[in-house]
Amino acid sequence: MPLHAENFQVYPEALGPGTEVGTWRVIERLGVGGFGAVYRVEDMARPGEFYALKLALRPGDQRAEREVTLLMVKAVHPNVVRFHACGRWPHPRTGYLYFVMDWVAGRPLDTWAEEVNPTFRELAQVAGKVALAFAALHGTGVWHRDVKPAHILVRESDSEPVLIDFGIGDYAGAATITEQTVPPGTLHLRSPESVRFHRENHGRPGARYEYQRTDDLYALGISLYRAVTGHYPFPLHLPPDMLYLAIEGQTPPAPADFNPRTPRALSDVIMRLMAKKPQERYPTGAELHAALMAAASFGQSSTWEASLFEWEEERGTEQEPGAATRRRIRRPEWPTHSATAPAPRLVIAHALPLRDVVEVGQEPLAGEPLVRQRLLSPVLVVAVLLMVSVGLAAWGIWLWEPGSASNARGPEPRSDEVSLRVSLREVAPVETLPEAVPATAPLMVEATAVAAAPPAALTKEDAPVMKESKSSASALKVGMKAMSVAGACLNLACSGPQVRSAPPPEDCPPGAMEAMNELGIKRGNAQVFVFDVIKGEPHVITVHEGNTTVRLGDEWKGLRGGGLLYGKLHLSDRVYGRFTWLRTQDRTYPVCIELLSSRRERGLERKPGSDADSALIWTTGYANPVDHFE
Ligand SMILES: Nc1ncnc2c1ncn2[C@@H]1O[C@H](COP(=O)(O)OP(=O)(O)OP(=O)(O)O)[C@@H](O)[C@H]1O
Repeated sequence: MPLHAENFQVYPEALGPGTEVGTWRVIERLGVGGFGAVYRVEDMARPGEFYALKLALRPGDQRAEREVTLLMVKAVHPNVVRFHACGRWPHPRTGYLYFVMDWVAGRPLDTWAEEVNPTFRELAQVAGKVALAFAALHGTGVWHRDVKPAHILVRESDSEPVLIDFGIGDYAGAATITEQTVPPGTLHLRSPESVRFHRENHGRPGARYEYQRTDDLYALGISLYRAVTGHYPFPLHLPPDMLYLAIEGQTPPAPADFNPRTPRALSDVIMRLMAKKPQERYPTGAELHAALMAAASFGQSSTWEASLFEWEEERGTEQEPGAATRRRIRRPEWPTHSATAPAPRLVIAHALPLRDVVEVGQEPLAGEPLVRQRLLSPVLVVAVLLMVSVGLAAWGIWLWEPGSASNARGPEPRSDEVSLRVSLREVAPVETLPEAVPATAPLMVEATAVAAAPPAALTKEDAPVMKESKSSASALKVGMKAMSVAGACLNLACSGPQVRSAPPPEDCPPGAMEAMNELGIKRGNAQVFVFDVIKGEPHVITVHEGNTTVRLGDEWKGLRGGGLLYGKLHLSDRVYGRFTWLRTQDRTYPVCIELLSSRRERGLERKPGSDADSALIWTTGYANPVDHFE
């Protein structure tokens, strides 16, 4: 018998299987987060189709409304969980806000790393896609603000990473929800600069940390560190003060010094992401993606083909004699002092009385994380207690607002709930603002002037869902405030399908002709490329609109050792590609290269199975140098 909300007290975090929320039937609870409970649900109109439904823990929760706005409008991207519908429950006007999204059958990044034990190439692929997703989101002024392994699900079916939980996400021009000095978030993934800002500004009226794209990228670095070493760089169980001291002052061992299977180039990328100063990190997701792809494609293949960890056998216990032997990864031991280069030192410039104490050298215990060993030295504990006594109140308010779910009483139950569906098959993905692509700073061509504007057909203006001009952003903001969120769902659902066309003519980026001449890349002299820069062999892959990378051979004179092309794909009747950067082993050049099919026609043919958001294509084609994009 179906369960109706009228029959019982509503506890949004504890809906039983069979509960009907709008037109969705609860199958199981997936988990409860800071602001909402997530359930796997079945679409009652289409039995057998499963989705994830997030139900706010409090009625009128602004964070839930913000998450709906982000997922429905702002953060639409192939590697961000796809939004389907929203409504209120049990009462359609006054109930708890819920929204329905794709149910991602997969594993969080850290669990994937340990259970699947992928190769370093596969990890680089996943990380590269997340980096590109950030390039797109940050380009339109969207920040996730709670990047962690649990929020990067790796889909079982195709190993695509999917970003979830934008519950504390934000976008440019959005109204302020909390008055905290720094936004809420997960403690051990906070960037050093946000920790410093809090320390220096807590209690100062109006002081608010301005979240940057480098904060999201730093947290991605910590997540990747966890994936390749099996450990977080800073121990999670430390009290916040101690954790923050470590984040600000401690450099953890490099992943390659820790898990020796890690390719040095990947280890270096992760360490750069975790640099203490934001200006020493990759400034954009696109540059991070470029660095990952270059590391993986120019690196020695045997190292990159290795799985992250060694496997070890786990025997069945005596109680279960017939139990099958299971495999599990051998987690690398945290390096001992002697195993690493000079032990990292805590430099705590802000806490002068602590500095000398903290730097007292103590041999770490074998197998214990350096951070933990050093921080837990008795002298330091005393010092930190001093800090705690001074700063406890300050740090305390960093924690998540406690979910008051158990106190939240549902409004009087009603069964006339409605939900409003939005078909996002018709909604274009977010597009990146022109972002300079790749390369390590000293080797890079002057990027600012060369940053190719995205093809006109791909600009934000053409896609209503992506508009980011000040006026549209504020109009949306005002609109969202004026309407109920359910109303907003309806309003946006009516924006209708968008017709896409082939990209219009476009100039080459400045300097492209000179650079191509220097490299011996002649117009009309096309060479073969592969889409899957990491795997290489031709096969069919799924691509999406937006940034992409392809790998070239070394047919062009200046490309000894091959090269990587960076550009954008445009999906319409065919898959059109325009590439504006070329990275060789040691430099990055502006170029003007379009994509031809193996029959030398513009654009690649879409294979059956493609849909509005994605296209199946063969991974090979021709890279054709041109003097303008037709
Ligand atoms: N779209 C989805 N598909 C599959 N599982 C999901 C989806 N969204 C969330 N989950 C799962 O639901 C659970 C709760 O997710 P949610 O993001 O709300 O909270 P959390 O990450 O556990 O906590 P917090 O909000 O404190 O970060 C997690 O186990 C998460 O993996």
